[in-house]
Amino acid sequence: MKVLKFGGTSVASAENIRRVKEIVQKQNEDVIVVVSALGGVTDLILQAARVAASGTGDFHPVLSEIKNRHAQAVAELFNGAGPVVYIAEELLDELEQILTGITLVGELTPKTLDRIAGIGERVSSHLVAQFIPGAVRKDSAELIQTDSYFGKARVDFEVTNQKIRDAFASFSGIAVIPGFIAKNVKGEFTTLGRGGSDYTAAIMAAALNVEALEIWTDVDGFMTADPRVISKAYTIPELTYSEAMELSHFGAKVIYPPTILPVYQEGIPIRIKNTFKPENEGTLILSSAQTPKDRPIKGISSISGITLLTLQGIGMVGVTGISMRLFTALARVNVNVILISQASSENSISVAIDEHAVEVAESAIREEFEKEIEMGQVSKIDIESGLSVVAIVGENMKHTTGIAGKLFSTIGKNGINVIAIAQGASELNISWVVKTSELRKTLNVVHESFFLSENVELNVFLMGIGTVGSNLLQQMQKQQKKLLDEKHLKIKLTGVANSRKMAFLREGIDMTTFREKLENSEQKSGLPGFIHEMKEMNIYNSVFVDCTASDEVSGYYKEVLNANISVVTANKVAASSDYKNYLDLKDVAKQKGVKFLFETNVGAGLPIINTLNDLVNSGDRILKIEAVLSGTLNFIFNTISAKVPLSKTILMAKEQGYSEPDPRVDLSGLDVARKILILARESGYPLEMDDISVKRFIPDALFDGSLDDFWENVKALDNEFEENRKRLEAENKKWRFVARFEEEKAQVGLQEVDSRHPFYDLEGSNNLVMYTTERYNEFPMLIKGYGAGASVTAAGVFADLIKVSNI
Ligand SMILES: NC(=O)C1=CN([C@@H]2O[C@H](COP(=O)(O)OP(=O)(O)OC[C@H]3O[C@@H](n4cnc5c(N)ncnc54)[C@H](OP(=O)(O)O)[C@@H]3O)[C@@H](O)[C@H]2O)C=CC1
Ligand SMILES: N[C@@H](CC=O)C(=O)O
Repeated sequence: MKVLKFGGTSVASAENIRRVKEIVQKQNEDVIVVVSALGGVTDLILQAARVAASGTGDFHPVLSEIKNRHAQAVAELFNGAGPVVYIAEELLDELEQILTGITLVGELTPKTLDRIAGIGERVSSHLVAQFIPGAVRKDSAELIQTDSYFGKARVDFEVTNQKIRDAFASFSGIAVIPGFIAKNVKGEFTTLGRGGSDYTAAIMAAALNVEALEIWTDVDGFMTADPRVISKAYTIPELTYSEAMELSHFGAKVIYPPTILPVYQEGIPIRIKNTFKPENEGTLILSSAQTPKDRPIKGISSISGITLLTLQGIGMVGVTGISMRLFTALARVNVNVILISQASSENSISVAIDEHAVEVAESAIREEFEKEIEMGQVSKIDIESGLSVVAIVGENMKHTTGIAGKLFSTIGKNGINVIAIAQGASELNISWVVKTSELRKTLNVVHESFFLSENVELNVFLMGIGTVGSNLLQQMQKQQKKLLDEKHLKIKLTGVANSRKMAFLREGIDMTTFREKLENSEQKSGLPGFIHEMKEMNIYNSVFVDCTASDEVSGYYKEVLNANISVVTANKVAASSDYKNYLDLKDVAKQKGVKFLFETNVGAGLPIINTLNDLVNSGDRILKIEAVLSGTLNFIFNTISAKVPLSKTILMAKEQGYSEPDPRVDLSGLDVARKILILARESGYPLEMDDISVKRFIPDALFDGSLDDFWENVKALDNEFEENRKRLEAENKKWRFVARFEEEKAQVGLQEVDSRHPFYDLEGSNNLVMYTTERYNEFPMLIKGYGAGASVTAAGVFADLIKVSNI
């Protein structure tokens, strides 16, 4: 024999009751079907009762709604005819009479409330019993005997078990019984409290020692986390009774915890099934459940609307009985304590309680500790609201080291502050308190780290979709699937902006249609707005990617890093800003456990900074750097000819994506000065921009005025450059714009090199860096290749991005 319990949603309508019938008829054994009231009906009854008792309103509209709900079900299931019509009418008339009585006396006692609260179950059990051919209805109120603690009556198991066993002694077939209701010894109706129908089912199952209890509901069972928050949450196949109890206690509303007790004592398995997807396996709850070895955590639960109440004072240290008095005071006023945390110094005790109970709890504590407060032994009662308790649950945690370490380091790295922690010695759960505003992020981070560790998610907020930014998106889009399949890295574009518009999408913006998304966005671009939105979205593993050349954007890095968001940037402004800012950014990133990466600041996608870091970190010392670091200038000097004048080469460099958005930054030597400054700093020398000597090869006057003026005026240099070029050609020399760093001094400037010089043959927009170090001394280390251009730069940014994920 089995007991099947169907909740309110499972019997909410005629259509759903048909599903119930199908499920019941598919059983190959005797079944007891326990039903709740039609979904929402119990709440309506309670609402009508409150309206009636208040004496200020009319309960009839609510009653009509209750009657209509049932009339509709009866009409659809029985064509509005048959004995069930009269039974339902009779029970609902009874409800009306009692509501009228409540209105007349203007009072609603718990006893009266219990008299009517279960009418929904009484009606629904008749409907279901009549609708399933061959089913008989039995009345649980006549089987379950309780005390007279109306609202949450306690079961007299001795009497109850006997009555149930007698009633089912020679039973076979299908029995339908109402959940939630019982009677006291005087024959008065009582109810079993919240989740009472689950409890009815468990009582029946335990009394008859059935083979299994099935709880049919509207979810697929216990999930690894709340699926409304974690889209990737999945059903947990098996749980132990204790794990199920813990998950339920911390907010998983799949089963009412006391339900578990009677069946747990008898070792009867509970299966949670979805009425609407009966083909799914659901969750099986039993004494010892299977847990994959690499998954010591079974699930994550959370409860919001929590307030943390902290009793604090040095007078509490070493004094016995403080905790006892605190908890007794709270128990006296019926306040349920959800989590307790006490430091070993005994200087404070914190309790997490429902936020609605704060006032009553605080005054009970003040009353209890009145004397200590007066004498200053208890200095204060601290109240912190807007909190949530989160718990990870799993029996196998106690056999596994490092869970807490992994948990709190993941949470910390994502900038989530843990306010209080509790872990019982049973190690069945670790629970902690966070701000509710951080709850979603907390759940995501923890779920990702314990359940989906094979997939790391990276949430990209991209500023700048010009030459480099748009190429980066193309590469990400192309590589997305491969990274997911082979590296388990899921890259999402969660925010994007140019100088005019910005757009955000938590689930990820389609990288092929991001331009349309941006054009259609109603959000005007703005740095403070972008950063605010990014912080508000509060997504774990977020990266801010700067593909602009803007100093305004780079001015926000510190704020971004401080929000535990990594920064990946192609923009050279920050790393070449004043030394203190450069150091600060590195320090903040380190402190916050996030990354600040700018490999593309020098040599685009070439591994110039990473190599330097490796050399320095492994104990080498940089003695000299000689380099060609401007793709634009090298391209210009390799392209200029009798047919292609200087002004044309500059335009070509811009068109081919080598130059800065404003090419004067390249031509003035500023871009190269920034690069050698960054390399000097990464080598460990605290240089400032003023320490770099820059020798310009273009008259200063060309850098004044607008960009349009520049394009117009630069043509005037063409003849002079052509003259010089001819001379150079005759001497078999080439122009190279060279950066040099040695003995803590750096300079950049134009050089004429002959064919013996290593820079002579440097083609196109290539860069070349020579590191002379203590180890690479006689023969310096050379790094050479494309030093500018959309695809190589985007690839460098992409590589930095991937580094953030630590895959
Ligand atoms: N090109 C290369 O080879 C290399 C470039 N870099 C660096 O990459 C960066 C980008 O260069 P590139 O792609 O060529 O530049 P582009 O001019 O092509 O693109 C710049 C992008 O930034 C956006 N933008 C500018 N200011 C802001 C702002 N305040 N807020 C939001 N968006 C803004 C622009 O928007 P809008 O279009 O609306 O103006 C545009 O989308 C530069 O810092 C450059 O130094 C680094 C290494 C190599
Ligand atoms: N404008 C730069 C691009 C790379 O940093 C260059 O030309 O080198």
